[in-house]
Amino acid sequence: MTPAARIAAAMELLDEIQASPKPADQISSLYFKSRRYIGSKDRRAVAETVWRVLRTKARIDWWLEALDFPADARARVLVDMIFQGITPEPDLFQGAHSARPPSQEERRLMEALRGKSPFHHAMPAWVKGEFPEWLTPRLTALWGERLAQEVAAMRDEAPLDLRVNTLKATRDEAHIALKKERIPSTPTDISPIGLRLANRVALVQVQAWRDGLIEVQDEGSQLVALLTDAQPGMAVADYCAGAGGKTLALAAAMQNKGRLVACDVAEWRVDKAQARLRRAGVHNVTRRVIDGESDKWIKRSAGSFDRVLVDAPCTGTGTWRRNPDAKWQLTEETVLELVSRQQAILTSAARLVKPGGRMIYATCSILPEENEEQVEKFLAAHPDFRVLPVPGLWGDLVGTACPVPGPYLRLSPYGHGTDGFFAAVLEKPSV
Ligand SMILES: C[S@@+](CC[C@H](N)C(=O)[O-])C[C@H]1O[C@@H](n2cnc3c(N)ncnc32)[C@H](O)[C@@H]1O
Repeated sequence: MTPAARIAAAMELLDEIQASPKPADQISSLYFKSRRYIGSKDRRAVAETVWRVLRTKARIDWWLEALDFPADARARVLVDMIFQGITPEPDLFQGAHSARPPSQEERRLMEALRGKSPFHHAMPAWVKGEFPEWLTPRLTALWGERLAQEVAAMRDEAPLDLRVNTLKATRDEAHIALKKERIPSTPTDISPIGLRLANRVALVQVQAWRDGLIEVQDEGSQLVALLTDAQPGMAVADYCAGAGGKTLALAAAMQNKGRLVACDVAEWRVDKAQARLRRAGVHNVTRRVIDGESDKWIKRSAGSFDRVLVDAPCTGTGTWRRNPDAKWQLTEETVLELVSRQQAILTSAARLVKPGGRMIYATCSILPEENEEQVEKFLAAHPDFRVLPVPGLWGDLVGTACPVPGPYLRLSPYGHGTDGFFAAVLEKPSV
């Protein structure tokens, strides 16, 4: 592809992303799948532009509004070019598959921005921090003086974290296996089973991944799995298992011994777990599609699990580094709807816990109403459960220095270099 064709493709893909309610990564992978002629280097270059525009959209739109220019995909890419120091020479808009050359108006826009910093002192915090304006009161209450640093860390691209599958390798062995494939990695600071890659790689081409030695999993998500304390021989339910990200980690902690049930309401997600479980050499997992809170199996299985992990559906506000488009689609109504769904799920999952067992409630959200407030509401309605403060469990379950004061696990990109995660460990004491 010529640079001109890459610019045109970035504009086109961004247009498609903005016109669809689906996540940007889904639209992007469909876009490239239906254009197999686009080689991997070009794909990377186009995606880089598109993701950078999504990450800096509030800033770009602020400038467009300030200069009285309509904000669309094309204008956003043009502004991004200027901020990247690319001069829109005529040959960038010529030749096969190129975008049409800038109009006079567009040239004026680009001239007005040339040499300017993308940040302006008059930009409000939500524009500088790239988060939805309506979340300002909540995030200010949550982070106070740290707001600017916290949101800045959520703007950056996330690293690629791997969890070592301890059924097949130690962390050192996985590190060496990757090194042999010329893939440098470093041990994660907080999780004892994580490796962080310096550069992104296509894992399908990596032998260590094909052999099941490693899986993609953010360090924060690894820590949630470790806090679940799934042990060999236990009965463990992964209540919102999805495609099995945490199920795999639980099975490894159980050394393949005991009973691990991976539930979810979405059959297509549970189906996706199958190949991952096989690759990882996991064979103590039963996958179960449940029919929501009224599912009969849940009723029948009441009181029979030592550990129940509830990795609840949530706003995903802790994963904005990976899904920068998601924040612009989030609405207040969605938050309210999720909060009520989470409470129903917690109440339902709690039935599965044995006396003496534990329920671990987790989200990849930073919002207190999905986290601490949910736990408090649950405890008020279920006096038979109590909180086990995370710092008291950490030494035995994780073994590194505990990164939080407790009682809950609350992680953020700025504070811990992980995605934003929350977890609470709730015990149902034996009577
Ligand atoms: C955060 S995701 C789970 C991610 C998964 N645990 C992992 O680590 O890869 C939340 C999951 O909850 C599921 N879910 C939504 N409503 C549910 C319900 N009422 N009962 C059980 N699972 C539900 C969704 O289908 C989704 O897979």
